Amino acid sequence: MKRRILIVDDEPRVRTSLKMVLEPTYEVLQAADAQEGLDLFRRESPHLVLLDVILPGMDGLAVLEKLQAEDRSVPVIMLTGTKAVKTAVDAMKLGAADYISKPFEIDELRIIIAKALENQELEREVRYLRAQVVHRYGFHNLIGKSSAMQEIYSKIEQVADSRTTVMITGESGTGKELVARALHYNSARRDRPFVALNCAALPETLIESELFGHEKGSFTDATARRVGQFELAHTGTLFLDEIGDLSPTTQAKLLRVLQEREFTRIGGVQPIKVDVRIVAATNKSLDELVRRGTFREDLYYRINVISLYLPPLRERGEDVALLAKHFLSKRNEEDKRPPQDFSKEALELICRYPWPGNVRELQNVIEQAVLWSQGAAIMPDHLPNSLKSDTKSSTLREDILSGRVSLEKAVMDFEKDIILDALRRTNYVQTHAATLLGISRRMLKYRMDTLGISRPETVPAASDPPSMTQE
Ligand SMILES: Nc1ncnc2c1ncn2[C@@H]1O[C@H](COP(=O)(O)OP(=O)(O)OP(=O)(O)O)[C@@H](O)[C@H]1O
Repeated sequence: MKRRILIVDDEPRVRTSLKMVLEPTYEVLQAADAQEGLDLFRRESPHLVLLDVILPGMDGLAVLEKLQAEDRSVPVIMLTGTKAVKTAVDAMKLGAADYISKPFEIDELRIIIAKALENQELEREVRYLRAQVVHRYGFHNLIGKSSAMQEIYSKIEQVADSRTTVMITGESGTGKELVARALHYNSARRDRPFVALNCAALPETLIESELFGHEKGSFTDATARRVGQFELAHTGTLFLDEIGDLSPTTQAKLLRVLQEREFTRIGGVQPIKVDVRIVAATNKSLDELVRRGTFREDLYYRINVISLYLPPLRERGEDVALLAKHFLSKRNEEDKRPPQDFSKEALELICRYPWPGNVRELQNVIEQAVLWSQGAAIMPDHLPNSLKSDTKSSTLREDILSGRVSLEKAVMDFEKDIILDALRRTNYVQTHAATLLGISRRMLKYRMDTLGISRPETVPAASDPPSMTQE
Protein backbone atom coordinates (compact mmCIF):
# COMPACT_ATOMS: atom_id res chain seq x y z
CA MET A 1 0.00 0.00 0.00
CA LYS A 2 1.31 3.43 -0.94
CA ARG A 3 1.69 5.95 1.88
CA ARG A 4 -0.42 9.08 1.63
CA ILE A 5 1.17 12.53 1.56
CA LEU A 6 -0.90 15.66 1.99
CA ILE A 7 0.39 18.83 0.30
CA VAL A 8 -0.97 22.09 1.69
CA ASP A 9 0.17 24.98 -0.52
CA ASP A 10 -1.76 27.83 -2.14
CA GLU A 11 0.41 27.91 -5.29
CA PRO A 12 -1.05 25.51 -7.90
CA ARG A 13 2.30 25.34 -9.68
CA VAL A 14 4.08 24.06 -6.57
CA ARG A 15 1.35 21.49 -5.87
CA THR A 16 1.40 20.17 -9.42
CA SER A 17 5.14 19.81 -9.59
CA LEU A 18 5.31 18.16 -6.18
CA LYS A 19 2.56 15.77 -7.18
CA MET A 20 4.45 14.81 -10.33
CA VAL A 21 7.62 14.12 -8.44
CA LEU A 22 6.05 12.20 -5.57
CA GLU A 23 3.26 10.28 -7.26
CA PRO A 24 5.22 7.28 -8.44
CA THR A 25 6.11 6.44 -4.83
CA TYR A 26 3.27 7.96 -2.78
CA GLU A 27 -0.41 8.67 -2.99
CA VAL A 28 -0.74 12.45 -3.10
CA LEU A 29 -3.55 14.58 -1.64
CA GLN A 30 -3.71 18.32 -2.28
CA ALA A 31 -5.18 21.27 -0.41
CA ALA A 32 -5.02 24.91 -1.53
CA ASP A 33 -5.69 26.49 1.87
CA ALA A 34 -5.53 25.83 5.59
CA GLN A 35 -9.15 24.80 6.06
CA GLU A 36 -9.12 22.35 3.18
CA GLY A 37 -5.84 20.97 4.52
CA LEU A 38 -7.27 20.41 7.99
CA ASP A 39 -10.39 18.76 6.55
CA LEU A 40 -8.35 16.39 4.40
CA PHE A 41 -6.05 15.64 7.33
CA ARG A 42 -9.00 14.58 9.47
CA ARG A 43 -10.77 12.66 6.71
CA GLU A 44 -7.91 10.89 4.93
CA SER A 45 -5.40 10.35 7.78
CA PRO A 46 -2.29 10.98 5.67
CA HIS A 47 1.06 9.51 6.74
CA LEU A 48 2.90 12.81 6.22
CA VAL A 49 2.12 16.48 5.51
CA LEU A 50 4.06 19.00 3.37
CA LEU A 51 2.94 22.37 4.68
CA ASP A 52 3.65 25.81 3.25
CA VAL A 53 4.42 28.44 5.90
CA ILE A 54 2.57 31.21 4.10
CA LEU A 55 -1.07 30.42 3.43
CA PRO A 56 -4.06 32.63 2.79
CA GLY A 57 -6.33 32.99 5.80
CA MET A 58 -4.18 31.17 8.35
CA ASP A 59 -0.47 31.23 9.03
CA GLY A 60 1.29 27.90 8.37
CA LEU A 61 2.59 27.75 11.95
CA ALA A 62 -0.97 28.02 13.28
CA VAL A 63 -1.98 25.18 10.95
CA LEU A 64 0.96 23.18 12.23
CA GLU A 65 -0.27 23.65 15.80
CA LYS A 66 -3.72 22.44 14.85
CA LEU A 67 -2.32 19.38 13.08
CA GLN A 68 -0.19 18.59 16.14
CA ALA A 69 -3.22 18.86 18.36
CA GLU A 70 -5.08 16.39 16.11
CA ASP A 71 -2.33 13.80 15.82
CA ARG A 72 1.25 14.31 16.91
CA SER A 73 2.47 11.14 15.31
CA VAL A 74 2.04 12.40 11.73
CA PRO A 75 5.26 14.14 10.60
CA VAL A 76 4.86 17.62 9.13
CA ILE A 77 7.56 19.04 6.83
CA MET A 78 7.44 22.81 6.42
CA LEU A 79 7.99 24.41 3.01
CA THR A 80 9.54 27.81 3.59
CA GLY A 81 9.29 30.36 0.78
CA THR A 82 12.54 32.18 1.37
CA LYS A 83 15.48 31.16 3.48
CA ALA A 84 13.45 32.14 6.52
CA VAL A 85 15.54 30.48 9.19
CA LYS A 86 13.61 32.04 12.06
CA THR A 87 10.28 30.62 10.85
CA ALA A 88 11.88 27.25 10.29
CA VAL A 89 13.28 27.24 13.83
CA ASP A 90 9.88 28.24 15.24
CA ALA A 91 8.26 25.44 13.27
CA MET A 92 10.73 22.88 14.61
CA LYS A 93 10.05 24.10 18.15
CA LEU A 94 6.36 23.57 17.56
CA GLY A 95 7.01 19.98 16.56
CA ALA A 96 7.60 20.04 12.78
CA ALA A 97 9.61 16.99 11.68
CA ASP A 98 11.80 19.01 9.31
CA TYR A 99 11.77 21.93 6.83
CA ILE A 100 12.95 22.59 3.32
CA SER A 101 13.44 25.96 1.57
CA LYS A 102 11.93 26.63 -1.80
CA PRO A 103 13.28 26.24 -4.45
CA PHE A 104 14.57 22.82 -3.45
CA GLU A 105 16.31 19.90 -5.04
CA ILE A 106 13.95 17.02 -5.70
CA ASP A 107 16.38 14.48 -4.29
CA GLU A 108 16.76 16.48 -1.12
CA LEU A 109 12.99 16.50 -0.65
CA ARG A 110 12.80 12.76 -1.30
CA ILE A 111 15.43 12.10 1.37
CA ILE A 112 13.70 14.32 3.94
CA ILE A 113 10.36 12.61 3.34
CA ALA A 114 11.84 9.12 3.55
CA LYS A 115 13.68 9.99 6.78
CA ALA A 116 10.56 11.47 8.41
CA LEU A 117 8.48 8.42 7.50
CA GLU A 118 11.16 6.10 8.81
CA ASN A 119 11.28 7.98 12.14
CA GLN A 120 7.53 7.80 12.39
CA GLU A 121 7.67 4.05 11.84
CA LEU A 122 10.32 3.69 14.56
CA GLU A 123 8.29 5.75 17.00
CA ARG A 124 5.25 3.57 16.35
CA GLU A 125 7.33 0.49 16.96
CA VAL A 126 8.67 1.88 20.24
CA ARG A 127 5.14 2.72 21.38
CA TYR A 128 3.97 -0.78 20.48
CA LEU A 129 6.89 -2.42 22.27
CA ARG A 130 6.35 -0.23 25.32
CA ALA A 131 2.73 -1.30 25.49
CA GLN A 132 3.84 -4.92 25.17
CA VAL A 133 6.34 -4.48 28.01
CA VAL A 134 3.68 -2.97 30.23
CA HIS A 135 1.47 -5.93 29.49
CA ARG A 136 4.22 -8.40 30.17
CA TYR A 137 5.66 -6.63 33.23
CA GLY A 138 2.49 -5.31 34.69
CA PHE A 139 -1.10 -6.08 35.36
CA HIS A 140 -3.64 -3.47 36.33
CA ASN A 141 -1.26 -1.10 38.19
CA LEU A 142 0.77 -4.02 39.50
CA ILE A 143 4.34 -3.93 38.30
CA GLY A 144 6.70 -6.90 38.39
CA LYS A 145 8.30 -9.33 36.00
CA SER A 146 9.43 -11.93 38.54
CA SER A 147 7.93 -15.37 38.17
CA ALA A 148 6.12 -14.82 41.50
CA MET A 149 4.34 -11.79 40.07
CA GLN A 150 3.61 -13.52 36.76
CA GLU A 151 1.93 -16.24 38.76
CA ILE A 152 -0.11 -13.66 40.68
CA TYR A 153 -1.29 -12.08 37.39
CA SER A 154 -2.47 -15.37 35.99
CA LYS A 155 -4.20 -16.33 39.25
CA ILE A 156 -5.98 -12.96 39.31
CA GLU A 157 -7.15 -13.58 35.73
CA GLN A 158 -8.38 -17.05 36.63
CA VAL A 159 -10.32 -16.16 39.78
CA ALA A 160 -11.34 -12.52 39.26
CA ASP A 161 -14.67 -13.32 37.73
CA SER A 162 -15.92 -15.84 40.27
CA ARG A 163 -17.72 -14.86 43.44
CA THR A 164 -15.36 -16.95 45.55
CA THR A 165 -13.72 -15.40 48.56
CA VAL A 166 -10.01 -14.75 48.14
CA MET A 167 -7.44 -14.58 50.88
CA ILE A 168 -4.30 -12.53 50.16
CA THR A 169 -1.30 -13.03 52.42
CA GLY A 170 2.10 -11.38 52.54
CA GLU A 171 4.19 -8.97 54.59
CA SER A 172 3.13 -5.38 55.03
CA GLY A 173 3.67 -3.25 51.92
CA THR A 174 3.86 -6.14 49.46
CA GLY A 175 0.85 -4.92 47.49
CA LYS A 176 -2.08 -6.87 48.94
CA GLU A 177 -4.56 -4.05 48.54
CA LEU A 178 -3.42 -3.50 44.96
CA VAL A 179 -4.06 -7.18 44.23
CA ALA A 180 -7.51 -6.90 45.83
CA ARG A 181 -8.27 -3.97 43.52
CA ALA A 182 -6.97 -5.86 40.50
CA LEU A 183 -9.33 -8.72 41.37
CA HIS A 184 -12.26 -6.33 41.57
CA TYR A 185 -11.45 -4.38 38.41
CA ASN A 186 -11.00 -7.56 36.41
CA SER A 187 -14.31 -9.01 37.52
CA ALA A 188 -17.82 -8.43 36.22
CA ARG A 189 -18.28 -6.26 39.32
CA ARG A 190 -15.81 -3.64 38.05
CA ASP A 191 -18.51 -0.98 37.68
CA ARG A 192 -19.85 -1.64 41.16
CA PRO A 193 -18.31 -0.37 44.42
CA PHE A 194 -14.95 -1.48 45.79
CA VAL A 195 -15.00 -0.84 49.54
CA ALA A 196 -11.87 -1.27 51.67
CA LEU A 197 -11.88 -1.59 55.44
CA ASN A 198 -8.82 -1.94 57.64
CA CYS A 199 -9.95 -4.15 60.51
CA ALA A 200 -6.89 -3.30 62.62
CA ALA A 201 -7.38 0.45 62.43
CA LEU A 202 -10.59 0.58 64.48
CA PRO A 203 -11.40 -0.35 68.08
CA GLU A 204 -13.67 -3.35 68.54
CA THR A 205 -16.65 -1.21 69.53
CA LEU A 206 -16.55 0.67 66.22
CA ILE A 207 -15.69 -2.12 63.84
CA GLU A 208 -19.10 -3.79 63.98
CA SER A 209 -20.93 -0.55 63.37
CA GLU A 210 -18.48 0.13 60.54
CA LEU A 211 -19.15 -3.28 58.98
CA PHE A 212 -22.89 -3.65 59.52
CA GLY A 213 -24.10 -0.10 60.21
CA HIS A 214 -26.44 0.86 63.04
CA GLU A 215 -29.90 2.19 63.70
CA LYS A 216 -30.43 5.55 65.36
CA GLY A 217 -30.25 5.27 69.16
CA SER A 218 -28.77 1.76 69.16
CA PHE A 219 -25.91 3.03 71.38
CA THR A 220 -24.96 6.31 73.00
CA ASP A 221 -23.18 7.83 70.01
CA ALA A 222 -25.64 6.54 67.44
CA THR A 223 -27.39 9.83 66.80
CA ALA A 224 -28.47 8.85 63.30
CA ARG A 225 -28.88 5.72 61.22
CA ARG A 226 -25.64 4.65 59.58
CA VAL A 227 -25.19 2.37 56.60
CA GLY A 228 -22.30 -0.08 57.04
CA GLN A 229 -19.59 -1.14 54.60
CA PHE A 230 -21.43 -4.37 53.75
CA GLU A 231 -24.37 -2.41 52.44
CA LEU A 232 -22.13 0.10 50.66
CA ALA A 233 -20.34 -2.76 48.91
CA HIS A 234 -23.60 -4.37 47.75
CA THR A 235 -23.10 -5.96 44.27
CA GLY A 236 -19.41 -5.05 44.52
CA THR A 237 -16.35 -6.14 46.49
CA LEU A 238 -15.56 -5.68 50.16
CA PHE A 239 -11.85 -5.76 50.97
CA LEU A 240 -11.19 -6.64 54.60
CA ASP A 241 -7.57 -5.79 55.36
CA GLU A 242 -5.82 -7.22 58.46
CA ILE A 243 -8.64 -9.69 58.99
CA GLY A 244 -6.56 -11.53 61.60
CA ASP A 245 -7.19 -8.61 63.95
CA LEU A 246 -10.97 -9.11 64.20
CA SER A 247 -12.30 -9.91 67.67
CA PRO A 248 -14.03 -13.27 68.30
CA THR A 249 -17.50 -11.64 68.40
CA THR A 250 -16.99 -9.83 65.10
CA GLN A 251 -15.58 -13.03 63.58
CA ALA A 252 -18.79 -14.85 64.56
CA LYS A 253 -20.94 -12.13 62.97
CA LEU A 254 -18.85 -12.08 59.82
CA LEU A 255 -19.16 -15.85 59.50
CA ARG A 256 -22.95 -15.55 59.73
CA VAL A 257 -23.06 -12.98 56.91
CA LEU A 258 -20.87 -15.16 54.73
CA GLN A 259 -23.09 -18.17 55.33
CA GLU A 260 -26.50 -16.53 55.11
CA ARG A 261 -25.68 -13.53 52.92
CA GLU A 262 -27.76 -11.33 55.14
CA PHE A 263 -27.30 -9.37 58.35
CA THR A 264 -29.02 -6.81 60.52
CA ARG A 265 -27.75 -3.37 61.44
CA ILE A 266 -26.77 -2.93 65.10
CA GLY A 267 -29.96 -2.19 67.00
CA GLY A 268 -32.03 -3.21 63.99
CA VAL A 269 -34.44 -6.10 63.45
CA GLN A 270 -34.86 -6.11 59.70
CA PRO A 271 -32.51 -8.57 57.94
CA ILE A 272 -30.74 -7.00 54.97
CA LYS A 273 -29.75 -9.17 52.00
CA VAL A 274 -26.41 -8.43 50.38
CA ASP A 275 -24.48 -9.69 47.41
CA VAL A 276 -20.86 -8.93 48.25
CA ARG A 277 -17.65 -10.55 47.16
CA ILE A 278 -15.18 -10.72 50.02
CA VAL A 279 -11.46 -10.34 49.50
CA ALA A 280 -9.51 -10.54 52.75
CA ALA A 281 -5.88 -9.89 53.55
CA THR A 282 -3.50 -10.42 56.41
CA ASN A 283 0.19 -10.06 57.13
CA LYS A 284 -0.09 -12.49 60.03
CA SER A 285 -0.12 -16.26 59.76
CA LEU A 286 -3.81 -17.18 60.02
CA ASP A 287 -2.79 -20.86 60.42
CA GLU A 288 -0.91 -19.87 63.54
CA LEU A 289 -3.83 -17.77 64.84
CA VAL A 290 -6.15 -20.72 64.31
CA ARG A 291 -3.73 -23.01 66.18
CA ARG A 292 -3.61 -20.53 69.05
CA GLY A 293 -7.40 -20.33 69.05
CA THR A 294 -7.62 -16.59 68.36
CA PHE A 295 -9.06 -17.04 64.86
CA ARG A 296 -12.12 -19.23 64.22
CA GLU A 297 -11.33 -22.29 62.19
CA ASP A 298 -14.74 -22.30 60.46
CA LEU A 299 -14.28 -18.67 59.37
CA TYR A 300 -10.75 -19.49 58.22
CA TYR A 301 -12.06 -22.18 55.87
CA ARG A 302 -14.87 -19.92 54.61
CA ILE A 303 -12.44 -17.20 53.70
CA ASN A 304 -9.46 -19.17 52.60
CA VAL A 305 -11.14 -20.72 49.54
CA ILE A 306 -8.52 -19.32 47.19
CA SER A 307 -5.31 -17.95 48.57
CA LEU A 308 -2.75 -15.69 46.95
CA TYR A 309 0.65 -15.26 48.57
CA LEU A 310 2.70 -12.14 47.79
CA PRO A 311 6.38 -12.83 48.51
CA PRO A 312 8.43 -10.06 50.13
CA LEU A 313 10.31 -7.76 47.75
CA ARG A 314 13.72 -9.16 48.84
CA GLU A 315 12.66 -12.48 47.30
CA ARG A 316 11.81 -10.95 43.92
CA GLY A 317 14.96 -9.02 43.19
CA GLU A 318 14.23 -8.68 39.46
CA ASP A 319 11.29 -6.44 40.30
CA VAL A 320 13.22 -3.88 42.34
CA ALA A 321 14.79 -1.85 39.50
CA LEU A 322 11.59 -2.09 37.48
CA LEU A 323 9.49 -0.79 40.38
CA ALA A 324 12.02 1.95 41.18
CA LYS A 325 11.92 3.18 37.56
CA HIS A 326 8.15 2.92 37.56
CA PHE A 327 7.78 5.06 40.70
CA LEU A 328 10.30 7.57 39.37
CA SER A 329 8.55 8.11 36.06
CA LYS A 330 5.13 8.11 37.74
CA ARG A 331 6.24 10.88 40.13
CA ASN A 332 7.78 12.88 37.26
CA GLU A 333 4.61 12.54 35.22
CA GLU A 334 2.41 13.55 38.13
CA ASP A 335 4.57 16.60 38.84
CA LYS A 336 4.78 17.35 35.09
CA ARG A 337 8.60 17.31 35.26
CA PRO A 338 10.93 16.10 32.55
CA PRO A 339 11.86 12.41 32.93
CA GLN A 340 14.73 11.61 35.31
CA ASP A 341 17.04 8.67 35.56
CA PHE A 342 19.07 6.88 38.23
CA SER A 343 22.85 7.00 38.29
CA LYS A 344 24.43 3.56 38.03
CA GLU A 345 25.61 3.72 41.67
CA ALA A 346 22.21 4.77 43.01
CA LEU A 347 20.47 1.95 41.16
CA GLU A 348 23.01 -0.52 42.53
CA LEU A 349 22.30 0.61 46.09
CA ILE A 350 18.57 0.29 45.49
CA CYS A 351 18.95 -3.21 44.07
CA ARG A 352 21.19 -4.37 46.92
CA TYR A 353 19.01 -3.20 49.81
CA PRO A 354 16.71 -5.86 51.33
CA TRP A 355 13.61 -3.58 51.59
CA PRO A 356 12.12 -4.73 54.91
CA GLY A 357 9.16 -2.38 54.31
CA ASN A 358 8.68 -3.90 50.84
CA VAL A 359 7.20 -1.98 47.91
CA ARG A 360 5.77 0.74 50.15
CA GLU A 361 9.24 1.55 51.50
CA LEU A 362 10.71 1.56 47.99
CA GLN A 363 8.01 3.92 46.79
CA ASN A 364 8.63 6.32 49.71
CA VAL A 365 12.39 6.30 49.14
CA ILE A 366 12.00 7.14 45.45
CA GLU A 367 9.53 9.93 46.17
CA GLN A 368 11.94 11.47 48.69
CA ALA A 369 14.87 11.08 46.29
CA VAL A 370 12.91 13.00 43.64
CA LEU A 371 12.53 15.87 46.09
CA TRP A 372 16.23 15.89 47.02
CA SER A 373 17.50 15.58 43.47
CA GLN A 374 15.60 18.60 42.12
CA GLY A 375 15.38 17.27 38.61
CA ALA A 376 18.96 15.96 38.24
CA ALA A 377 19.71 12.24 37.96
CA ILE A 378 19.15 10.35 41.24
CA MET A 379 22.55 9.90 42.95
CA PRO A 380 23.51 7.92 46.09
CA ASP A 381 23.42 11.21 48.03
CA HIS A 382 19.70 11.48 47.39
CA LEU A 383 19.05 8.12 49.03
CA PRO A 384 18.63 7.54 52.77
CA ASN A 385 21.62 6.36 54.79
CA SER A 386 19.97 3.05 55.59
CA LEU A 387 20.53 1.98 51.97
CA LYS A 388 24.19 2.92 52.09
CA SER A 389 25.11 1.63 55.54
CA ASP A 390 23.52 -1.68 54.77
CA THR A 391 25.65 -2.08 51.67
CA LYS A 392 28.73 -0.87 53.50
CA SER A 393 28.24 -3.27 56.37
CA SER A 394 27.50 -6.23 54.13
CA THR A 395 30.60 -5.51 52.02
CA LEU A 396 32.64 -5.20 55.20
CA ARG A 397 31.21 -8.46 56.53
CA GLU A 398 32.28 -10.15 53.30
CA ASP A 399 35.76 -8.61 53.60
CA ILE A 400 36.16 -9.90 57.16
CA LEU A 401 34.85 -13.37 56.44
CA SER A 402 37.06 -13.76 53.39
CA GLY A 403 40.12 -12.59 55.37
CA ARG A 404 40.70 -9.39 53.38
CA VAL A 405 40.27 -7.30 56.55
CA SER A 406 40.95 -8.34 60.15
CA LEU A 407 38.10 -8.14 62.64
CA GLU A 408 40.24 -5.96 64.89
CA LYS A 409 40.90 -3.44 62.13
CA ALA A 410 37.23 -3.39 61.11
CA VAL A 411 36.15 -2.66 64.70
CA MET A 412 38.75 0.10 65.03
CA ASP A 413 37.64 1.68 61.75
CA PHE A 414 34.05 1.55 62.89
CA GLU A 415 34.89 3.22 66.21
CA LYS A 416 36.98 5.85 64.47
CA ASP A 417 34.16 6.62 62.08
CA ILE A 418 31.67 7.16 64.88
CA ILE A 419 34.02 9.25 67.01
CA LEU A 420 34.86 11.45 64.01
CA ASP A 421 31.17 11.85 63.26
CA ALA A 422 30.47 12.94 66.86
CA LEU A 423 33.41 15.37 66.80
CA ARG A 424 32.31 16.90 63.50
CA ARG A 425 28.77 17.31 64.72
CA THR A 426 29.97 19.15 67.83
CA ASN A 427 32.59 21.21 66.02
CA TYR A 428 35.34 19.31 67.88
CA VAL A 429 34.11 20.35 71.31
CA GLN A 430 35.23 17.18 73.05
CA THR A 431 32.96 17.57 76.08
CA HIS A 432 29.93 17.70 73.81
CA ALA A 433 31.16 14.89 71.58
CA ALA A 434 31.73 12.73 74.67
CA THR A 435 28.17 13.42 75.84
CA LEU A 436 26.84 12.44 72.40
CA LEU A 437 28.78 9.20 72.56
CA GLY A 438 27.79 8.51 76.15
CA ILE A 439 31.38 8.26 77.38
CA SER A 440 33.57 10.44 79.62
CA ARG A 441 35.72 13.15 78.10
CA ARG A 442 38.83 11.42 79.42
CA MET A 443 37.79 8.19 77.71
CA LEU A 444 37.15 10.09 74.48
CA LYS A 445 40.60 11.66 74.65
CA TYR A 446 42.18 8.26 75.28
CA ARG A 447 40.36 6.66 72.32
CA MET A 448 41.26 9.59 70.07
CA ASP A 449 44.95 9.14 70.95
CA THR A 450 44.79 5.38 70.39
CA LEU A 451 43.02 5.74 67.06
CA GLY A 452 45.17 8.63 65.92
CA ILE A 453 42.39 11.22 65.75
CA SER A 454 43.30 14.85 66.19
CA ARG A 455 41.59 18.13 65.61
CA PRO A 456 42.13 19.37 62.04
CA GLU A 457 43.98 22.67 61.76
CA THR A 458 41.01 24.26 60.06
CA VAL A 459 39.00 24.01 63.30
CA PRO A 460 39.92 26.73 65.84
CA ALA A 461 41.57 25.36 68.99
CA ALA A 462 39.50 27.54 71.31
CA SER A 463 36.41 25.57 70.54
CA ASP A 464 36.72 23.25 73.56
CA PRO A 465 35.73 24.85 76.88
CA PRO A 466 38.11 24.46 79.81
CA SER A 467 37.70 21.04 81.34
CA MET A 468 35.65 21.38 84.47
CA THR A 469 33.10 18.68 83.76
CA GLN A 470 32.75 16.01 86.36
CA GLU A 471 34.04 12.84 84.85
N1 LIG B 1 3.61 -4.68 42.41
C1 LIG B 1 3.39 -3.38 42.62
N2 LIG B 1 3.42 -2.51 41.62
C2 LIG B 1 3.22 -1.19 41.83
N3 LIG B 1 2.99 -0.66 43.03
C3 LIG B 1 2.93 -1.47 44.09
C4 LIG B 1 3.13 -2.88 43.93
N4 LIG B 1 3.02 -3.45 45.15
C5 LIG B 1 2.76 -2.45 46.02
N5 LIG B 1 2.71 -1.27 45.39
C6 LIG B 1 2.49 0.05 46.03
O1 LIG B 1 3.07 -0.02 47.34
C7 LIG B 1 2.22 0.56 48.31
C8 LIG B 1 1.81 -0.49 49.33
O2 LIG B 1 0.95 -1.45 48.71
P1 LIG B 1 -0.37 -2.05 49.44
O3 LIG B 1 -1.05 -1.00 50.29
O4 LIG B 1 -1.19 -2.71 48.41
O5 LIG B 1 0.36 -3.09 50.39
P2 LIG B 1 -0.29 -4.04 51.49
O6 LIG B 1 0.38 -5.35 51.35
O7 LIG B 1 -1.80 -3.99 51.39
O8 LIG B 1 0.20 -3.33 52.82
P3 LIG B 1 -0.41 -3.48 54.33
O9 LIG B 1 -0.31 -4.93 54.69
O10 LIG B 1 0.53 -2.63 55.14
O11 LIG B 1 -1.80 -2.96 54.28
C9 LIG B 1 1.04 1.14 47.56
O12 LIG B 1 1.28 2.50 47.29
C10 LIG B 1 1.01 0.36 46.27
O13 LIG B 1 0.46 1.13 45.23
